Amino acid sequence: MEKLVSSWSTAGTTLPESYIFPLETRPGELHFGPDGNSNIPVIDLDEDHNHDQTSIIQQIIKAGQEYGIFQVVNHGVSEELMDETMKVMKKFHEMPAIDKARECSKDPKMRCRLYTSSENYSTEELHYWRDALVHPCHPLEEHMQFWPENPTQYREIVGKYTVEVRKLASKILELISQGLGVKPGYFSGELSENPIVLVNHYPACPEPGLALGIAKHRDPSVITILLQGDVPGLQLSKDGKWVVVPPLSHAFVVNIGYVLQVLSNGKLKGAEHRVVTNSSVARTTTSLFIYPSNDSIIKPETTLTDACNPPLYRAFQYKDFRSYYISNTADAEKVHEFMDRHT
Ligand SMILES: O=C(O)CCC(=O)C(=O)O
Ligand SMILES: [Fe+2]
Repeated sequence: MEKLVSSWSTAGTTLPESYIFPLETRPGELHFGPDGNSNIPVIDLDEDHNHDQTSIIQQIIKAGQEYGIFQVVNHGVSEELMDETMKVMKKFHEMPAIDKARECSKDPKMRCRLYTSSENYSTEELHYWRDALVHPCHPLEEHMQFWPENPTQYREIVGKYTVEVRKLASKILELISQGLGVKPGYFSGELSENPIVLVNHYPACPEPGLALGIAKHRDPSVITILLQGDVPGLQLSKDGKWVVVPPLSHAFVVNIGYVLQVLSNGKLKGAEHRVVTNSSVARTTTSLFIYPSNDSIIKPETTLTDACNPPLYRAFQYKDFRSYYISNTADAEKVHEFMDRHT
């Protein structure tokens, strides 16, 4: 396997050329709103705090239309479980490279795996300052046997975490289905059958102004639930400018993905985001992607289209979209060529 960034980088390393991005894509200037922050909505999911369910639904739909990303608080996942998950995931990435490789080599189908930079390391011109562990999480009994056994509590803690975060994702998707006016349970079943956990690790970087943790992209999911911990690094592209998604203690970041964009016929939009690094501290985050089953057909929900609102996207099989997305390195223009309905 390619060498993990965490196995060779140290505070004094000079940045290898293959990690230096051209001026246009390097992290540049950041922009803030008039009150000094990025104004990304923070939604309180507790009905007792937030009037009633209708108001929560309206806030989610508005955030999905205007930003494609929002944060949620009072979401029902225990803070202790979030802290323990973050701790065990950090511990995993702190292990020697040889131990991490051993812990990730048990899955004959290689769905639990460790990689560095991106899924396209061998073909990409430039590399990203990131190591990643990825594995499916549902059904738990089927996949957990291939997860790392070290750190010793990894399976137990991450198992509990994925159950709780999947419940949260279902709750948010149920609110979205009400907001869109589609039938209850619309997103359960095959549209959310294949949830995947990604544990990102961005070591401290000697030249954060020249490197990227992840290039700009929209997620290929229905939605993504991200725990970003307390180190900033996630940025959203808003009106042509990069703004910070501020770490909020014990909040989750919710990203709308391309699949929901297509299903909602563009009513909700995927958020374009990227990750930058910093020179002082490593950053560990975890995304839980809600993916459809490979065979499901993705197309605008028919009840959301009519003569005045024609379908903007074509129907496609999810697995075709996914492999196209990966081999075209998430390039937004190419992805649109794939999904847009050409009349
Ligand atoms: O690490 C982060 O803050 C975001 C990660 C991300 O965008 C992803 O995993 O798709
Ligand atoms: Fe992402």
